[in-house]
Amino acid sequence: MTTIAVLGAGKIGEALLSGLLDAGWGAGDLLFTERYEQRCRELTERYGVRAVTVAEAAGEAEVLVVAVKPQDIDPLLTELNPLLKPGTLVVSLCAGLPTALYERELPEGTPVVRVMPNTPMLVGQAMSAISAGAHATQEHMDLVEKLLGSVGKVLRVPEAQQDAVTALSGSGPAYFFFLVEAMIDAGILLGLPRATAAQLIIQSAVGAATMLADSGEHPVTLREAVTSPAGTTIMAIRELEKHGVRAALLAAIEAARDRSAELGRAHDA
Ligand SMILES: NC(=O)C1=CN([C@@H]2O[C@H](COP(=O)(O)OP(=O)(O)OC[C@H]3O[C@@H](n4cnc5c(N)ncnc54)[C@H](O)[C@@H]3O)[C@@H](O)[C@H]2O)C=CC1
Ligand SMILES: O=C(O)[C@@H]1CCC=N1
Repeated sequence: MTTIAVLGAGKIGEALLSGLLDAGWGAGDLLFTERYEQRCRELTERYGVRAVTVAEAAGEAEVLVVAVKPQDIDPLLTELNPLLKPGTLVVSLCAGLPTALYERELPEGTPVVRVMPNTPMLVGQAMSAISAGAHATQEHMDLVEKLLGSVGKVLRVPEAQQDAVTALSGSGPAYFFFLVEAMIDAGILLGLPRATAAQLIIQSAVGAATMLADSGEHPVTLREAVTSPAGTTIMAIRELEKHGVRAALLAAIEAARDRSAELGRAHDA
């Protein structure tokens, strides 16, 4: 079995470890590094995976998954450079960071795959987009597809699309959580108990998501089926349009794309 080390086991690193364990990967094949002792203990107790130093990770793992904040990448790559064994695959989960950055800061010929996952990885429902760096082969891409495929769906995209992907599916779960939060608040406004409002909205979200995933129908068709002539839904839709919700989403996702590109440019040579 391939040994995988997650470098930086915060929210997304933990989601990957947890998702891989649920998918049947052995705890003995998974390693992680973390800055804080307390976080190391917590994750080892929770998952039975071993906390190691960056040197140990580089020495033992065939795949290093980088999951630190983009702002923390420079010292990590400086530390990693002299430790990396030839042929070790580096997989970046970091928003905005191009494969070219890793190729510049790590030894010549290092294979790098850039991935944009999302947190539903925790429940085996990630959407991950993967792109090959200059030295990543078909075999490297197949390995990363298998790794991420065990915790959700995987799409191969040209690296030039990764900032847009980051804005759509990387951040996407947050937009849905935000909408659900606002809709639960609407239930409170209408006088429902919070628990009742939450149950109504969360199950509606699960049902709507399942229909989107399983029916093969366009979202417009599904929405039209809920929208009766002179009924309740069209009154709500009119308000959503009046308040510019569609335009707000377009602008929001464009801003997220721009931020992803900016995070990458911060590391230009
Ligand atoms: N949270 C999300 O939904 C997603 C995050 N990402 C990307 O994943 C990366 C991590 O994001 P989060 O997990 O949200 O952040 P986080 O702050 O929860 O996790 C980062 C972890 O890295 C650790 N760390 C930093 N430098 C380190 C070092 N040199 N050695 C060992 N550990 C180190 C920190 O202590 C922290 O626990 C980011 O680059 C982000 O763009 C990608 C997709 C989705
Ligand atoms: O907000 C962020 O920067 C990260 C990247 C995608 C989702 N969360």
